[in-house]
Amino acid sequence: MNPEVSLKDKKMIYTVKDFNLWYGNTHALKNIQLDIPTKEVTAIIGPSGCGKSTFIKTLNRMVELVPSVKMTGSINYNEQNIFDPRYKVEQLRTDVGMVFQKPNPFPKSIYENIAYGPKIHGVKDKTVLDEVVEKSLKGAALWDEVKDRLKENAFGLSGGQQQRLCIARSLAVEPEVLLMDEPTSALDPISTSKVEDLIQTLKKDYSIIIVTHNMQQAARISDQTAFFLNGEVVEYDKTEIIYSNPNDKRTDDYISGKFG
Ligand SMILES: Nc1ncnc2c1ncn2[C@@H]1O[C@H](COP(=O)(O)OP(=O)(O)OP(=O)(O)O)[C@@H](O)[C@H]1O
Repeated sequence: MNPEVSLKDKKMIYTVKDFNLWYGNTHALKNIQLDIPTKEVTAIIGPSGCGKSTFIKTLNRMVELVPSVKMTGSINYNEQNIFDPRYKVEQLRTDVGMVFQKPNPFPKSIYENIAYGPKIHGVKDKTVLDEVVEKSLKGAALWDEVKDRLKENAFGLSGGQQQRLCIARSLAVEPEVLLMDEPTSALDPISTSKVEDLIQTLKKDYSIIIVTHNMQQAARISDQTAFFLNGEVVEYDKTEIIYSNPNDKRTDDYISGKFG
């Protein structure tokens, strides 16, 4: 990141304004204002239940699958309000990939896990599919480990490999954004470090928003960090500021492990 450019002067992929979300009577997100820069890593941190997952599931409108959800305010993605009735949610879900806490490959071969998305989008040509599979697996730093076993079931991979397979599966439909909800919390330290290295490589081409409970991880890999507490954004700034000189005492207390 160029330290000369302040957060507000960057090109934004998302602009969140006056955003509120309720599950029934639970006010889960309160008056969120957050601008998320393009092609950088933005970390969302905060204690359990503060709204981190809800927030990232809002960015691809997945949260609406919960029937009791009500929302107010706006979220612009590439300057278009994703809640506009004319907005095409299918396109949003193609542009914005998601990787979950636990690797969730399909019960299919490694190859089919990757080819599935492009096939649904109408790609039939075997040569093209082969290329997409290779490119996506290379993009997720998994190709060398699996290139000789593409026909084998994905469940035969280690947990860390399965998570990189899920990242490759997201890449196969050419997204712009990757939402990651605690992507390494089920992984051992070596796999975690591989996924963290991968995130650093991927941010050249993708905007990445990552929820993490691991504060060292946010400090290592993110350009900016938002600290959520009780559904509010307490503080949002460049990661080095959040970790070295936060403005709000609650951020300081959380970072220094006094609660959470
Ligand atoms: N499907 C749901 N129905 C009702 N309430 C929900 C639902 N999902 C989340 N909530 C509530 O919304 C609030 C925020 O939850 P959320 O899962 O977004 O927090 P979180 O910060 O991601 O927590 P964690 O770190 O434990 O995953 C909590 O009070 C939670 O109980």
